[in-house]
Amino acid sequence: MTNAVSATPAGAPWFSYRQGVLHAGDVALPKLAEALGTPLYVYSRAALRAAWQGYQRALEGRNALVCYGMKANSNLAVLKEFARLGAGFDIVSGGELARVLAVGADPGKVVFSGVGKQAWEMRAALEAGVLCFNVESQAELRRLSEVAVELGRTAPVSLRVNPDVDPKTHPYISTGLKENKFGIAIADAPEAYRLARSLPGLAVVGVDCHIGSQITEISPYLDALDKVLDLVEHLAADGIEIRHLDLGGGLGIRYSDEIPLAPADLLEAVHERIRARGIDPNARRIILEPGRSLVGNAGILLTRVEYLKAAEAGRFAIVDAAMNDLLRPTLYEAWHGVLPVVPREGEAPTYDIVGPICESGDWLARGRPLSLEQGDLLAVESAGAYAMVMASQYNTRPRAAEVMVDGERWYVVRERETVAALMAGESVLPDRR
Ligand SMILES: Cc1ncc(COP(=O)(O)O)c(C=O)c1O
Ligand SMILES: N[C@@H](CCCC[NH3+])C(=O)O
Repeated sequence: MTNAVSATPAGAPWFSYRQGVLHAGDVALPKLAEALGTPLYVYSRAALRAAWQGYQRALEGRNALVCYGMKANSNLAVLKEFARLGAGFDIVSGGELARVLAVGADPGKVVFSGVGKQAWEMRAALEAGVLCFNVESQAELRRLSEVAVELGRTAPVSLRVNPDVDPKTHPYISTGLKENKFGIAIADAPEAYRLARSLPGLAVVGVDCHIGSQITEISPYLDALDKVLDLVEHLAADGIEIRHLDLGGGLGIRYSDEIPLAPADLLEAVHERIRARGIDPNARRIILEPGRSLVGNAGILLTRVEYLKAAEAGRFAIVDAAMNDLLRPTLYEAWHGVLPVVPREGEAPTYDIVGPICESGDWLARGRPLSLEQGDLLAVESAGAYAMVMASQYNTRPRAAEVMVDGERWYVVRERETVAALMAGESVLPDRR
């Protein structure tokens, strides 16, 4: 096989070949590797802004809010960029709340999701004044009410309902099937809403629904929406008014040959479906919580080949990034493109790209035709979402640095971790006498 580098990078045009060298914006990736070392996460500011504009266009003329699902990438520089652009945020922990507050984002545009909120997290979010708590159980409703009463506040709530819809994505990233831990079964929702109405610390404001991630078809959203709209009618008959619909289920991105849906097409289809019931689609605000589609193809993971090794079963390229840096292949058998930063001519045998960690599951890509030599740089694509945020320090490997490119400039947005920092909180017992 010969080296097939003609493929357009998943992050094009923000990542592109110029004179045979892969660039992020106007910066040649070898320059970044030399200055900052590898493994290195490289993000493109222009790509973040372009992805945001896709949503911005979809919002025009509609009563809608985009709350960035910041679990996908919570680097402060990424959050600040979206905050500047006017985004709201979808948070799932007190830690994520601290991050959005640290970048000066408007807490009035923050929705708090998650199945296991603790009392301290509820307190912090109430004090900050978040837009809504997406509550996932009756027990959580009771706890939230108590915490709110203690603080002398009222918590705005939506119930996250589980519509039991197949999002047609990887089973590990489905969230709206009845066997998933998320949400309240839609059949049980009216009772939970009646409980919410009766509790002194709560004010019902919306309905929330989330069906999964990396979705490439509109029909699962519409199936879920139908169930949500039936519920809204049922609640209205019960005297419970719903002011917003939080319609989750993250749009997919292109990892290999997927064809992503445009945010405008999704919102148009949603509006159409609401209109078909004779309801003004702008009467209730629609909230979206995209994560991956805002950041996934705005980043790559830059890594260097440490060794090439031919074994009986095949060839390995052992690189300096590993499953601790990018877990998705190990966890989901996820496919990420791998591009040579400076492609070579000639034979391109098939390699498994693996890391140095002591696990057979430590691989980043399998069976890739590449023409490689020791010391070459590779770019693992689509590494802007669920990548650095899922990194660990397994094998006492300090986590990678992150850099954001803006045109011809670049900014380190997270220093490389040090081994000393990894040991900093640890201590040993006194000698035994
Ligand atoms: C409640 C909730 N909101 C938002 C997201 C972000 O989803 P995605 O990255 O698929 O856009 C997720 C993840 O699936 C989620 O569970
Ligand atoms: N972490 C997952 C997605 C989970 C989305 C959050 N509910 C991924 O890498 O695809």
